[in-house]
Amino acid sequence: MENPVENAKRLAAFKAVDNHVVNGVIGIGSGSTVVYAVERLAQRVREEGLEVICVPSSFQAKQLIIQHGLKLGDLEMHPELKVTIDGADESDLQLTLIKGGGGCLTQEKILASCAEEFIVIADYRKASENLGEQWSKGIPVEVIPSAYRAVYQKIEKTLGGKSELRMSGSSKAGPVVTDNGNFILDWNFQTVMNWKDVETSLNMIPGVVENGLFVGMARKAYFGMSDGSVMERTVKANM
Ligand SMILES: O=C(CO)[C@H](O)[C@H](O)COP(=O)(O)O
Repeated sequence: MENPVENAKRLAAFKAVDNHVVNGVIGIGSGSTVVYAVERLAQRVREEGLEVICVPSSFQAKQLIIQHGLKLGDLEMHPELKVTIDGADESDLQLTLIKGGGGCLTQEKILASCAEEFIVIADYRKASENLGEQWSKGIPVEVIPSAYRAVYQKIEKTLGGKSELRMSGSSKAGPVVTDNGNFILDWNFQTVMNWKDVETSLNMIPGVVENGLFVGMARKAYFGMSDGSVMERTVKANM
């Protein structure tokens, strides 16, 4: 594979699937890195007889599972997952994540919370010391459509920074609509903050469905590097 970023995604995804997936129910995140994780899962099912049921975090993930001929499940049938594997937009040294670049943050956080182990896979561009070093698009906040303006103002008043309503781009006029039928605000924070407090504050604003800060959820991340290696970051659980 020629492209160093795609190669890095693939390396991280393959290593995570090899190290963490055993027979059982697996949460499948969303985004371009997860595509490689599903590819590797399907390979292991074919070659090793691995038995997995895959619970998707999005329409995209569901399509991937179906296209690869993997068994599809849902949280209603399987509310407890062995492991969830997902990408990230940025990770700091404590594995505090910004997620939701693909707009699937709410289901992704649910799947992460239901898993015994939440494993992050990403390329080298996502590994930071502090949030905001690499990812400049802000923290995604999924909002009830009728409340977007009110939420926007409250975030600015309480936490500072600026928010933007995420727009669809050229293929559709108007805002991005999530798989849950909601809008997304991208909140550009001004400085490094206590992310657990920020995560809670955002979710306390009426109209907010969920936000893309994942604090204290991931214990292990795999970052594919440009030289073909995989950098691992591990954090201990808070007692
Ligand atoms: O949070 C996400 C989607 O909501 C993705 O995991 C995140 O955007 C990373 O995507 P990619 O693997 O394409 O870099």
